[in-house]
Amino acid sequence: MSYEQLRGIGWNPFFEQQVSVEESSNGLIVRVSAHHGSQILMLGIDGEFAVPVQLAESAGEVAVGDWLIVNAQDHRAIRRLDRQTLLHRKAAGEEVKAQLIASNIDTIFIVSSCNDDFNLSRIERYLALSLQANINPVVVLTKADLNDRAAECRREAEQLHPGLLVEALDARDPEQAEVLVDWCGPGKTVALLGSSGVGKSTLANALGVGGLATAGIREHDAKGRHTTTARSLHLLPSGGVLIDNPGIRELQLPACEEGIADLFEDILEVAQQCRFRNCSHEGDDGCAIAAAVESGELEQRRFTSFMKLRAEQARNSQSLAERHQREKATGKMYKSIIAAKKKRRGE
Ligand SMILES: Nc1nc2c(ncn2[C@@H]2O[C@H](COP(=O)(O)OP(=O)(O)OP(=O)(O)O)[C@@H](O)[C@H]2O)c(=O)[nH]1
Ligand SMILES: [Zn+2]
Repeated sequence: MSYEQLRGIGWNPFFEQQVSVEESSNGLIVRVSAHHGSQILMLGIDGEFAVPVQLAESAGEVAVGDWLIVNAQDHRAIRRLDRQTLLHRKAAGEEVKAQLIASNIDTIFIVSSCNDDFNLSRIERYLALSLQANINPVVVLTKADLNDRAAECRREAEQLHPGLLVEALDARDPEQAEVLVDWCGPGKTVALLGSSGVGKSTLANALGVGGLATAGIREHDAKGRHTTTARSLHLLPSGGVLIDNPGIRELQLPACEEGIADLFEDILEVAQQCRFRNCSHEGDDGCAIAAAVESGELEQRRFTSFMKLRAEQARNSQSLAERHQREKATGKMYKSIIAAKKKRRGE
């Protein structure tokens, strides 16, 4: 098998130096392109195939983006190559086991539109996340065509991190997306992070990925039905690979703790008058919010919306809290790195 061909699915010297001649001539080298619980998709130079999870994980848990050496006959995993990078999060609940999201991503495009929802602290959160995972961040400001503030947004974003690369563009225009092509060549793997609606799918299309959500291979399931299995790993015409899956999209949780506090400041103020500090505002004795709704001081619709958002927030809070903590730590590390750099430069 030729390593040169593997470069088209993200292979690089970091992986090559891990494999012996004997290993590569006896086994197949493949990349995990989707994880569907019971089935794992593997991509090799001869195409993509599905393998039952028990076989695929016989050498340990796998993540989308992993490189495996598998048995050429039954595709049983013999060994997983060391990962260059890994995105993971701790699973919610009691479980301490980390949830693997994707591995071996070289560059994260932090996508933000430079119109109304241009938000430096959100970009900063993604930046911290990328740096933490040792992945190269590049900020892509979309919708530059809709805003004459694009240049200004770009300058502001550039200031978030020394040497940070920021591109502003119309994501619908493949020609403009060519500024990103350096990160998307053979041997390279990229991912898109950003809130809903900023233009990630649009950008993926401009980079040459057709029908993000629908790409996949057709196969027969156990009952003989045709199913289409979505893959998370997409080949780019520029020679690189784009990883996109729900796990990565879920990393896009908007910062809502502060948002809710901002949005519902009036309600939170009334809540301070509730008799019990831990009032659930759901029929508790002495609930000031119930009283305010009753008297018409507080609109029922707003109250319902507040409760809904708050419940949603609570469901996410564990992972958010953890992330905040991690990001804080990264921020600190990041500050001390900058301070050290400044010191060296004598600033
Ligand atoms: N004018 C203009 N419109 C854009 C640009 N980028 C995206 N859009 C539009 O913005 C809308 C949302 O873009 P999507 O690509 O679906 O956003 P997304 O980030 O993939 O959103 P999710 O799938 O919800 O995560 C679409 O109608 C796009 O056509 C841009 O650079 N300029
Ligand atoms: Zn109350």
